[in-house]
Amino acid sequence: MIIYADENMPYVNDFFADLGEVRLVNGRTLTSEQMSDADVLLVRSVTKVNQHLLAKSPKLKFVGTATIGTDHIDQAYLQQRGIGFSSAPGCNAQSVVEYVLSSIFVLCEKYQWNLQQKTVGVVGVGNIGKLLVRVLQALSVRVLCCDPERAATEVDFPHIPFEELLPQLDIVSFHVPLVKNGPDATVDLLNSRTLKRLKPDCAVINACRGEVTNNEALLAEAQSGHHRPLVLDVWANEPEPDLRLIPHTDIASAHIAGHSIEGKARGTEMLYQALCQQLELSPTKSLSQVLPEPQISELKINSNFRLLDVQNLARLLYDVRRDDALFRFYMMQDKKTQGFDWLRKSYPPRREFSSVRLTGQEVPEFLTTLGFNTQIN
Ligand SMILES: NC(=O)C1=CN([C@@H]2O[C@H](COP(=O)(O)OP(=O)(O)OC[C@H]3O[C@@H](n4cnc5c(N)ncnc54)[C@H](O)[C@@H]3O)[C@@H](O)[C@H]2O)C=CC1
Ligand SMILES: O=C(O)C(=O)[C@H](O)COP(=O)(O)O
Repeated sequence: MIIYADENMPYVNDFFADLGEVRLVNGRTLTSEQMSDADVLLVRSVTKVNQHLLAKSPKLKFVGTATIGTDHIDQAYLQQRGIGFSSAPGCNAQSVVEYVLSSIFVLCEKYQWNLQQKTVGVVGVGNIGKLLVRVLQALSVRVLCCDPERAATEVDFPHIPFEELLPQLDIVSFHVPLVKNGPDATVDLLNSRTLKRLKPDCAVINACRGEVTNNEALLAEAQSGHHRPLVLDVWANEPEPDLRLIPHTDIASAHIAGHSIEGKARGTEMLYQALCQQLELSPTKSLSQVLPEPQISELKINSNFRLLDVQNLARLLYDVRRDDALFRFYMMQDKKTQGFDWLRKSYPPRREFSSVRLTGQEVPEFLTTLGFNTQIN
């Protein structure tokens, strides 16, 4: 079996080498000619999987994307060809939540906000949004939700329609899939009109897909002299974002919110499990066999630990300013050699909160909700 896999898919050999010959490829530039003998194709979000790419691969029987988002996959075409498909729902949800949380902490420090007095709007309350709501509520933050699809099926879901929600917020964070058509389309959800419904100093965070927050509208607002706190991990026209927007952002990064070691490894593992299922094989590999020992694995929490100390603890594991600094430095230089895709490919290791065990006689419950491993002793 010939398995073509994106070269940026960690642990792909550990998981797949026993199932076939693994060939690593650049997912951005992959062509139909390159993969004509493929039985399996494993991609990330940068590969457009459609008739054009797959037309010359008659043997192909499985496509997997080690991502949550599936907007780059023509699933109807796969179905028509009888090609099995799997994505990796939720694989990097915790990683995205840690990115958003770190960004919110940076904004609070920069603008001297008291987070507990702010209202955060979460737009799209699926795997990521749900986790973010839980984490923010554990930190005693007021959260309002917008998710029309959930509202349509869950009677108790506390949905606030998007346009009604916007004026009530101090921070809005987007966690919707990229949907181009239909009544709940998400392209340009935040546009020049809806942007005006936000309070002038309401922060905008986008760590879902660049097209959800219209980049031209954000730029036009900023160029008109209005500074709005802005966190962008995703951009229109990746990997060539509009560089004019960067100076107007508080945090800018190269679509890496989900790039924790655990998040990426979980994606690979989920595809391995899905392919094993299609091949009717029992999986023999698991995440715990491949994850490296974290640099910090245990910390003691004392009884005087308070909610306000969470920021310092979280920063020990991940500070988004690291990624912002890398992005600003390299995107503003010769982007032909060290641009967007290089930043993603050479992403420095980052561990999730779960990699650290917090011990103590009384470890506050909110630390478990945040995702830390806790142990009372
Ligand atoms: N920056 C990054 O590195 C990453 C970005 N993502 C992006 O985040 C998106 C969300 O991820 P998950 O929460 O795991 O997806 P999910 O599918 O679990 O949840 C998405 C939620 O959005 C809701 N939704 C759909 N249309 C909506 C609309 N018009 N308004 C409000 N809500 C709407 C859905 O009902 C669903 O509950 C992914 O589709 C992906 O594009 C995901 C992982 C990493
Ligand atoms: O899971 C998703 O959806 C994402 O956007 C990924 O976290 C980031 O995409 P790739 O690293 O797979 O390009």
